[in-house]
Amino acid sequence: MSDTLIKICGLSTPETLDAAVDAGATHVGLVHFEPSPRHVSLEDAAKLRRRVPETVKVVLLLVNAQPEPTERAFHTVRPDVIQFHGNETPEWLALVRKYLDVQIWKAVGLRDAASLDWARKFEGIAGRVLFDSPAQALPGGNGTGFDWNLLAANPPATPWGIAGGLDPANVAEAIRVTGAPLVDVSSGVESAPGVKDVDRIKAFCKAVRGA
Ligand SMILES: O=C(O)c1ccccc1NCC(=O)[C@H](O)[C@H](O)COP(=O)(O)O
Repeated sequence: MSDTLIKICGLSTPETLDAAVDAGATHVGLVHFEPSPRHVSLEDAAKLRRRVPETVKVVLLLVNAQPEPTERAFHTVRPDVIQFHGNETPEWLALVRKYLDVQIWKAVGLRDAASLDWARKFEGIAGRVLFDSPAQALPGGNGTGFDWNLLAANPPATPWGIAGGLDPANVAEAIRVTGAPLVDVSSGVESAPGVKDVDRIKAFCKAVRGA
């Protein structure tokens, strides 16, 4: 049984959040980004956060948030992790790390070897780098993948994970090719954009554990 960490992202209802926890997710993601079909207000995110047992980590997603909204989001939701999913710089994230007592993850769109060089700039600042497909209509949650071989050839030195187009049918192969210690999914466990499907959540977690 694989011990790969599992993040189910873009949860927005108590029922699907509980289903992710029950299915064995190690991390649950709450997206606070108004253009997203998965957006949750800070107040709703705080309510969802309170349902999550201590054994499961809560990841709050922000995109190019300014300092004051970032601080407000942290104090309202009290997540274990803030995942920065925009064009945030290493310098800005180093400041966040200095002032907020929260683990930081940085999402990096993986296009080519240069993207890996960019990711290295977050070493010592981000507790984890999440490799995703490059931004499209949305910065994340687009349901499209990237070339896993880029990572297979150059695994990062810091903790990392993969996202982008994963689903119950391909996640075992993604783990096999990349050796990723964490897998993240959103669209692949939905029946429509922003609508999570409990059976697909269960199937995804089962596929990861069987990898
Ligand atoms: O999911 C969103 O709507 C979203 C919006 C803005 C920034 C990030 C977003 N999601 C980030 C995630 O961590 C997703 O799980 C990741 O991009 C994978 O998404 P998918 O390809 O749909 O599985």
